[in-house]
Amino acid sequence: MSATRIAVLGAGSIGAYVGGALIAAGADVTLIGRARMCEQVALHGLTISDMDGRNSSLSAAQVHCGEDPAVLAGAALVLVTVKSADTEGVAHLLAQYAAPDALVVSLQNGIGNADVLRRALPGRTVLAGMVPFNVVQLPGSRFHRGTEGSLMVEASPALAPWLPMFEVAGLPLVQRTDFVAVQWGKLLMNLNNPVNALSGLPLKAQLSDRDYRRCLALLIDEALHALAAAGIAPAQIGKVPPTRLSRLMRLPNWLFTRVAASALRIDSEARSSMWEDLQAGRRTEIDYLNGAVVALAEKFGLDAPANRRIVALVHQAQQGKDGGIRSRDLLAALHA
Ligand SMILES: NC(=O)C1=CN([C@@H]2O[C@H](COP(=O)(O)OP(=O)(O)OC[C@H]3O[C@@H](n4cnc5c(N)ncnc54)[C@H](OP(=O)(O)O)[C@@H]3O)[C@@H](O)[C@H]2O)C=CC1
Ligand SMILES: CC(C)(CO)C(=O)C(=O)O
Repeated sequence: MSATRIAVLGAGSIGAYVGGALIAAGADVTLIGRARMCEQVALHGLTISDMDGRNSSLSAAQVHCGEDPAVLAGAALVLVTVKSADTEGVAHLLAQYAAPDALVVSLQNGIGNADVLRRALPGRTVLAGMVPFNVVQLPGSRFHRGTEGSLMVEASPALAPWLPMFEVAGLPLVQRTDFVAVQWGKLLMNLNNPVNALSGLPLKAQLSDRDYRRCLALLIDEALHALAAAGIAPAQIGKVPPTRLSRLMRLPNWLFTRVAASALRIDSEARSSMWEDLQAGRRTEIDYLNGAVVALAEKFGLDAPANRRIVALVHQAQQGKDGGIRSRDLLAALHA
């Protein structure tokens, strides 16, 4: 397979994991990231690991990492892996530097990122993608995938040349024609991001607590209500159909552990990307996730009070207030 130049725009958890897997598969990849990230790579190389025993170590010499967006000019494929608030900014970089015929794929959460890119890049091929699995950044430049699932991308003939490389990298691209449904299906899973971030716990420990799961169930029910009003049927992303998610979350612990053992394989190290943002003192994606549910509900004359309240709680936590909320207190706050 001939090497082809791929740029990963936003080398963080997802960018380093996907980029690293592609490099390990023989692809010619450049990571575009912050100086602190590239310094770590220069020091330790890059290690990609997963819950199924994958452990690929790349030396610093194997990983091209830099801050200069001008390298976009040589890329035939650009994977956008910045957080949602940075999409507008990288869209301008793409307009300035990327080749007009480069394929741009957004591997981001939320429902509007590909549209932001499309607006800034008229006439270019921009596809929405979806990453179902979790990646956590660990010391020593190690990026660990802690949950399961396949990458999904909007179906397009432009993907054909890239499919074999992603297959070899262990990240087969599943093409979908129902991408709005896919994005909302993923967003239902992301409604747990603020619950996880505010709990301060790893995902597995947080989901083992019934009151945190009840919080998530409230958030999901409101989202399903708004989606029904909008006539959107969210796609099933994991092993549980969207309509059964909140019932599953409300089960008592003894039953949840049994049912979820097969439905939710989660590594004990896995945490949500929003937890990483709060820890790093960065702006979170709350407005693009639970905030999108509030906006959709309002558009159809509905209210989504639990989502509205958790958006406010995360805004407070971003100011350094109210980290580590106990499950009982969070449930009471969402019911208030
Ligand atoms: N982490 C996860 O497990 C998952 C994440 N996702 C989604 O994937 C997307 C990426 O998330 P994640 O990988 O966690 O994000 P990260 O914050 O780990 O990585 C993004 C990186 O891009 C950097 N960046 C921002 N703007 C630029 C720029 N102009 N040039 C170079 N680098 C830039 C950021 O730097 P800085 O911090 O300085 O802004 C950051 O280091 C999000 O939409 C997220 O919701 C989806 C599934 C799982
Ligand atoms: C995979 C998942 C749902 C993990 O919480 C995620 O998308 C995130 O952390 O942003």
